[in-house]
Amino acid sequence: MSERGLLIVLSGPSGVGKGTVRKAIFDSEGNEFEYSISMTTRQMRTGEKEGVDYFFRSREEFEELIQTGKMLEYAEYVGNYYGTPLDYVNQTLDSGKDVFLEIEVQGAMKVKEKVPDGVFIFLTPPDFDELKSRIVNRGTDDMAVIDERMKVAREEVDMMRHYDYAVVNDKVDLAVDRIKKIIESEHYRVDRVIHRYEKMLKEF
Ligand SMILES: Nc1nc2c(ncn2[C@@H]2O[C@H](COP(=O)(O)OP(=O)(O)O)[C@@H](O)[C@H]2O)c(=O)[nH]1
Ligand SMILES: Nc1ncnc2c1ncn2[C@@H]1O[C@H](COP(=O)(O)OP(=O)(O)O)[C@@H](O)[C@H]1O
Repeated sequence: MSERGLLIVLSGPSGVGKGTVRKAIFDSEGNEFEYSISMTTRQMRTGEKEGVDYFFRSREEFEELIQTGKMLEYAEYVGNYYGTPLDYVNQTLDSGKDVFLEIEVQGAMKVKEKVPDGVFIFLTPPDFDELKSRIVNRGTDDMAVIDERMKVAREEVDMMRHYDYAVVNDKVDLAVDRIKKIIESEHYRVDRVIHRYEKMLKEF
């Protein structure tokens, strides 16, 4: 039987660079993990594609999936639902591959309850001024939404204590390297590999 894959969760405040860092990770060489595409009820932005950036759905469709237990987690964030479809995650982990989620902190905490042996990585901004200027520069939100996102961000940074790792996103390529090193070393943790040796140890 092949070993179950690792569930890797990248989270952190909106605007810290989760999407940017995740894309850079998947564009870089030597990744052995699969990205789980999220589902959302928010509007598609210019340049985004259905089934690539997100699965874009109506509120009714999303709520139906919640009620039928088809989401690993979901969160309502600045007026829209965002969630992780369960089947893809389970099937991919069962096939022995690692799955990478990029989600906000409420959802990450729900995943932690359900999958406590996941790898929880918190992406931090160098400071709050830099976080605000990243959200403003991105130019996708009006000022009211930006203020709302900053308020949420303060509470979100406080959630860092519940994670296994904190990675500062000062430079994208540095953050990418740090995250890839974390994922690699997680595979060598004794609690993850011990079962392979248990039989051998018993027979020795
Ligand atoms: N809980 C949860 N959050 C998600 C999921 N997909 C994306 N998000 C998060 O939802 C927040 C808003 O996403 P989005 O509107 O795309 O904005 P952006 O990531 O700031 O560009 C971000 O913090 C995303 O990381 C998901 O499947 N579940
Ligand atoms: N290390 C970085 N240095 C400077 N700007 C960054 C960095 N990482 C991301 N950004 C910029 O910050 C903005 C928010 O990034 P994004 O990936 O959308 O964040 P999130 O997915 O966490 O909401 C984008 O304009 C992005 O280009």
